[in-house]
Amino acid sequence: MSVNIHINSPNVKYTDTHIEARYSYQTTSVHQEGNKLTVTPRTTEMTLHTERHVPRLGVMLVGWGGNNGTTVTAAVLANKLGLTWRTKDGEKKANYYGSLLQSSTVCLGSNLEGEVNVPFRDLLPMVHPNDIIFDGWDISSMNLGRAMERAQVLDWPLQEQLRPHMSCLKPRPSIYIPEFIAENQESRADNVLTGTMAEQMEQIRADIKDFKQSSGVDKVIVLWTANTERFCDVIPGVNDTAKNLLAAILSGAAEISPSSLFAVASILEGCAYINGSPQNTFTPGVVELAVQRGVFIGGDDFKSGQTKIKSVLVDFLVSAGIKPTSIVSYNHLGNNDGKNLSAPQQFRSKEISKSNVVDDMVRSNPILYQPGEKPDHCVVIKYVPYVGDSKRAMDEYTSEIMMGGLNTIALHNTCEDSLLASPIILDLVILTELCQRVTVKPQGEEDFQSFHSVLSLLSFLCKAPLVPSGTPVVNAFFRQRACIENILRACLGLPPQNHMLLEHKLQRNFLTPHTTYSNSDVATLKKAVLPNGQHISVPLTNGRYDHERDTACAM
Ligand SMILES: NC(=O)c1ccc[n+]([C@@H]2O[C@H](COP(=O)([O-])OP(=O)(O)OC[C@H]3O[C@@H](n4cnc5c(N)ncnc54)[C@H](O)[C@@H]3O)[C@@H](O)[C@H]2O)c1
Ligand SMILES: O=P([O-])([O-])O[C@@H]1[C@@H](O)[C@H](O)[C@@H](O)[C@H](O)[C@@H]1O
Repeated sequence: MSVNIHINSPNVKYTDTHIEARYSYQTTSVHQEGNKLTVTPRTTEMTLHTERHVPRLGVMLVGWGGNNGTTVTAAVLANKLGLTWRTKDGEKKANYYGSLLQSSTVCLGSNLEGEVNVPFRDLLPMVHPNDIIFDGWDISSMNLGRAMERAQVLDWPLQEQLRPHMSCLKPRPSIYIPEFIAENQESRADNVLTGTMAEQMEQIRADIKDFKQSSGVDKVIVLWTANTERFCDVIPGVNDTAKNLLAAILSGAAEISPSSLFAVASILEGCAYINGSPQNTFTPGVVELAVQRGVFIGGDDFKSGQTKIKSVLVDFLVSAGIKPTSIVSYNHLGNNDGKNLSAPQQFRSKEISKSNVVDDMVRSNPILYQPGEKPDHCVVIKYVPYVGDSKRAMDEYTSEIMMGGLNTIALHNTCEDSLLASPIILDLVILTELCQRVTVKPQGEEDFQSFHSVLSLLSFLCKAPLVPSGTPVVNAFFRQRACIENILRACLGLPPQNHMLLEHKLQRNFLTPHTTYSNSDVATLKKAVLPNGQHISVPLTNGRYDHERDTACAM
């Protein structure tokens, strides 16, 4: 189901190359003196331009031979080929469930029958996942056909159909610095680059150029879905500024991780770089380099399952005036990610990204929480080889309710971790590519500007959202989703979705004057029967709804 949206507004112009939208951005500033708050609504007129041409997109995955890398590649191929396969539960068909853009909808507005909900992806011109070309690197030389089998994620009958298409895909040799990932990963590392740190980083740049040239794609986005690294220290003179970082790479300084080297290579090639893992790839030097070069970076750590639910459940509890006081999140899994996370330093990276997700919601309610007060929050991850990619997550949320009452919610959640992460990888790269085609000119400014290099719009898809320095971190699921929806609506000159439905809450249902009904609308209206059994008489003048006559009728 796809729809073709045309905005009927004097504020929106379609040229051959752009959608040009005039938009009134409304905010509210609050000045506090003691317990007196002075609230001032503000409107900033702005123009948003969105390029209409959708480019051919290449995505280079670091860790391409892993569970996520093979699964997302297989899923795109299966959808592109329209594959179906038999299982004990019957026939299955390739789909993109779990993707915000491909499998969720937004309410565009309403017609006579009510709300009109359209696929998220139809709001603006954007890359279709079927058209993405994949390439990438892995420290394991296994081709993607065998790596898909090693991952044990997809049904065998599907793997058999995909294997001819996957076996010809071979990960490029990668940068491997053993101390950054678990020692238990060493047995996989038979596909690694040699040479100095600078030579290896230059090889990654050469790989990106080679892929772009050989595949014919218009643009490349690089995404890290390799193993979780330990955090690296931020060292003045090494990775604290862009200049120091580039010099440190030339000198082969320690404390520069493979993921940071990939980020630098991508940025120098003008390619957006996204971090799907929890480590601090984006040291201040990497961020500064991205800003200097006007290249997007985003992350950290795909928000796929247990944490995604947490960002909904805690938002529900706190927004309902209920006080979570203890959150325990346990999970075990048996894939290679779980094996890598069984090492303390790698687990610590994941524990950090999984633990900070409630902070914004807790801070939003000083009725429930004193300054600095937080729920007890415990994260446990265990490696149990037998369960493979099928992660078992068990959560217990204990909350205080009225008059000393307690409420305990226990959850059990089993799913293939990689089938949760794969659609998120697609949303990350497609949203990033779309944002590369959007520019904004606030009133009073001469030039259009793009989004900040730190693409915080991706927060919805990440456990530990990377945001521009000094800006708020939002983890609450529906606020993050609304942010994406309303920015895309702004590119169409449409107001934010406010869910007020005021037209249905007053004594008389008002409709904006000059509503033009199509013949089918009028036919629908005439068929409609009121509660008193009468038909609606629609006052039309020249086929257009006549508000004035209708008001007269209602008197
Ligand atoms: N639901 C999820 O699967 C999920 C959710 C959030 C985050 N993540 C993160 O995504 C990453 C990948 O998860 P996965 O399940 O695919 O793990 P995986 O272990 O199956 O895949 C990781 C791949 O990276 C490769 N690798 C390791 N170091 C590398 C390097 N320096 N260069 C290139 N390749 C390298 C490994 O050989 C392996 O093939 C992990 O960091 C994980 O924490 C996964
Ligand atoms: O996204 P989420 O389900 O909260 O977190 C997941 C963890 O629970 C899991 O142990 C880990 O292997 C995955 O990489 C992912 O990070």
